[in-house]
Amino acid sequence: MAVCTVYTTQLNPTCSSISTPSKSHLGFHQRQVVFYSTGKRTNRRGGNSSSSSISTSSCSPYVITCSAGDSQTLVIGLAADSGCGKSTFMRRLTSVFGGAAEPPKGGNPDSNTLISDTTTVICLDDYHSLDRTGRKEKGVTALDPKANDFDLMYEQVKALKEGTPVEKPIYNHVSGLLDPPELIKPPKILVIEGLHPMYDSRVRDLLDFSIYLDISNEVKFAWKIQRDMAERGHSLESIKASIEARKPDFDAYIDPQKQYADAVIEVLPTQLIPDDNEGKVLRVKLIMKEGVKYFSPVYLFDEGSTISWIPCGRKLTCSYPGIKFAYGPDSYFGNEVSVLEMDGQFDRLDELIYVESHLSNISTKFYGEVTQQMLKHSDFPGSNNGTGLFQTIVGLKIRDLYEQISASRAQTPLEASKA
Ligand SMILES: Nc1ncnc2c1ncn2[C@@H]1O[C@H](COP(=O)(O)OP(=O)(O)OP(=O)(O)O)[C@@H](O)[C@H]1O
Ligand SMILES: O=C(CO)[C@H](O)[C@H](O)COP(=O)(O)O
Repeated sequence: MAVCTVYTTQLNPTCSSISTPSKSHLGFHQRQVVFYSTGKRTNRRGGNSSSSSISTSSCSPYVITCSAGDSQTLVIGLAADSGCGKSTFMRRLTSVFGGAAEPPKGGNPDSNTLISDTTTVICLDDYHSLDRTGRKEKGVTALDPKANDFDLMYEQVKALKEGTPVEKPIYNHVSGLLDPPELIKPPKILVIEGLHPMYDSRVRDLLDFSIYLDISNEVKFAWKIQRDMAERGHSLESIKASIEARKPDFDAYIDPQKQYADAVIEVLPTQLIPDDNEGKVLRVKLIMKEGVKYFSPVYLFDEGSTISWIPCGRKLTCSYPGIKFAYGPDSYFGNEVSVLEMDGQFDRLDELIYVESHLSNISTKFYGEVTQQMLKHSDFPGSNNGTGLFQTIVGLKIRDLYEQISASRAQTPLEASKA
């Protein structure tokens, strides 16, 4: 995208405000302009240029530099099957940035989009090219790439990343129809969540960071039963049938995306209870790729060592079956990774601070921030186990990534101007 940066060491007293180039000059396209003036910086949408360097004649000494290919919108991909905790994760992530996430104001009440001050979360179901009837007629599931418009997904995610608003379609989960589109403006952080954020290589290449929620079949089944039977009145048989019907396409198109993820949260049955089939106590792994720019994997006690830790005792209350942590290096789809694992569940969330104090690289802004976030959302599913803990930590890592990238973008043109 064209980011236009105006530099000055001193605000020119003859200018009542910073003068911007005319819209026609810059080819008005809702692009971002970053202004630097006497230490203040403001972001504005409203100008764009393909030129590399222009001086404003009316208000020297401002120098405007527009760099194509630079970007202000950070794009995060979150992949998982339906009912695997994406919405819960999104609520934890937006909470880290502060402010509530809400559907677009005055828009379609069935919109899948969530907007907060910093973040816009769009659901990739909106790129279904076939509605419910269309899929039925063609005999394809929503997981099949044939039921999704990847060209449009790519064009729109690219446009948003480059600072251009888009008219995104809406897939209505209530009616099963494609509704009229909604306007999405470029946010600071765009999260694309759904079945296929890493499926199409063009979309994948737009991602600054990617996450895959890998819920094992046993756990997925337990969660589906809990939600669809208890909350939606589905029968056990129909839940089983729906999982079975989706499985071949899940294995073919969704699951392989985990090889591309920068972080994977893998949810497995516990190993603390022999032959457990209840799926209530969970063993959760946070698999973090090494060598990802602006992302330093979390570690327990000592970076790079292999650690096994049972924190139960004086400082952490644990009832049966207890809690076990593990950490160490590993390989995942041929990539070097660090893996942090937690098996079991917390009895008292306030005591999580004890565990937090033994974790490093968690990108907190103050001591106890992970515990504070977990306590704040103790009613969210997974708050007493590794799913909530690792989702919260990944949320903090994304904030850190955003801040590092923003800082590096703000610094680069300044350094260039000094050279
Ligand atoms: N960490 C968790 N621990 C236990 N249950 C969970 C957890 N995360 C999600 N669930 C269960 O799964 C259900 C779906 O969660 P959520 O709405 O976050 O998933 P989703 O991927 O956004 O679903 P969908 O795509 O169907 O909207 C929850 O209602 C809850 O029953
Ligand atoms: O896998 C899904 C992603 O959420 C949905 O099943 C898919 O979007 C189809 O929707 P519907 O259930 O409305 O037919």
